Amino acid sequence: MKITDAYVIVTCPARNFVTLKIRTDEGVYGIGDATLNGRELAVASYLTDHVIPCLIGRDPHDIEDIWQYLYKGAYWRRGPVTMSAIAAVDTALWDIKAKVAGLPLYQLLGGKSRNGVMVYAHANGQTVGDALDQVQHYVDLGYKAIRIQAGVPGLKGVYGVAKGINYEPATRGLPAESAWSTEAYLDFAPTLFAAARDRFGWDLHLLHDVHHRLTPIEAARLGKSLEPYRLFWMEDPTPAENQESFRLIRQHTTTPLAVGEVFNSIWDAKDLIQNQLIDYIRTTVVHAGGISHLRRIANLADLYQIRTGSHGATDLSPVCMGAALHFDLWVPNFGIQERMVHEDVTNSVFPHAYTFDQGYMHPGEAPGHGVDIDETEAAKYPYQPAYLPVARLTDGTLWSW
Ligand SMILES: O=C(O)C(=O)C[C@H](O)[C@H](O)CO
Ligand SMILES: [Mg+2]
Repeated sequence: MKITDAYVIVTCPARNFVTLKIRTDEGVYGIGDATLNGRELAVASYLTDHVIPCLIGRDPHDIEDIWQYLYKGAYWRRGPVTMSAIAAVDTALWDIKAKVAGLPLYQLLGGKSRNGVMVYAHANGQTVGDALDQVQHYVDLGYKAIRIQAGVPGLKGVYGVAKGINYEPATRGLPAESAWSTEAYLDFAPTLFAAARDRFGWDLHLLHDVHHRLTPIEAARLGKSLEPYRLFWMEDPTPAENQESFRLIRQHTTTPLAVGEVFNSIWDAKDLIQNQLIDYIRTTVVHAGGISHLRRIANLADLYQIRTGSHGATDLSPVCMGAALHFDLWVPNFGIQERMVHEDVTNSVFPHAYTFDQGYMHPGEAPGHGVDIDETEAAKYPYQPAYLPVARLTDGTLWSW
């Protein structure tokens, strides 16, 4: 079997997505997500100009060799652009292999380890009351786990709080600016979760994303102050370039820690995992080198009883979600999967086999990863430049968004 051609499809049904399609001489094709929010065209070019020429004529079954060729062969290793491009190739090749076998992808990974994949929803609101009303909405839909974000009194445009119904951080035009005050946030956050436990009791997993904004000692304080509300996790409490900094947080709190949505390789997570400084690893199929590399990260994490909790915001396309659900159904040390529901127009471009029922998702039984792209529909939605916001402290200092 040979790869005959491959191309990149950039489309904007509600938001931008980059998809790689690989075709073979036997008529079977595979697709992979290559979306990197706010930097989409860099990955599209990396694939079109540098990767695709190296794929033509290769046997698509040689997934591992092609992965190593693209990783070691570039000489320039790692980084979100490189690893998203490799991920797209890897996902498309697993799709092809599973289609040829006539099996859903999870069967090739080793079969199912559970009946369904627990997912968490996003509840948010400008006020505590609005946020908790959204929690109720997701409880009514059957979700067992819900992330809560709310506006901080006195701050405009806080991360995770939607202007409309669904939260979408990327905006058209140049990056939007939001304000941040750690002092206001640290005083406010525990009151949000006290109110949530008060209203919903204890039979619900609650999650929260700090989105890289605290110093380690501030994160330690937040973790301690959230302990009474028994969070499933506190996510990205501090930027994780310095993996060692999590030791300080860990020394002070038993609130479980989740990190890794911006990581792109096992090396970003190695110290955090081996020193047991986190509880959940959030690396994804699309940004961390595809299924082949995610499997390595999960296997390392398993040695230390660290579980997976993959990123699943709307900027990860349905193709990533489909692949992730196959991975989640198999991976022995599964924890949870994030789910932000895509718009109907997005789903019309990406028909898929995955389903949701009472808080659990299933990848479906279609051969491959079960997600396709309708290229005629995709062509109706041309690329729209958009950026993620930046954050500044109230005195104007640029901060981590
Ligand atoms: O879903 C999350 O946990 C996020 O932090 C979402 C990110 O801000 C988003 O995916 C960035 O593109
Ligand atoms: Mg996050």
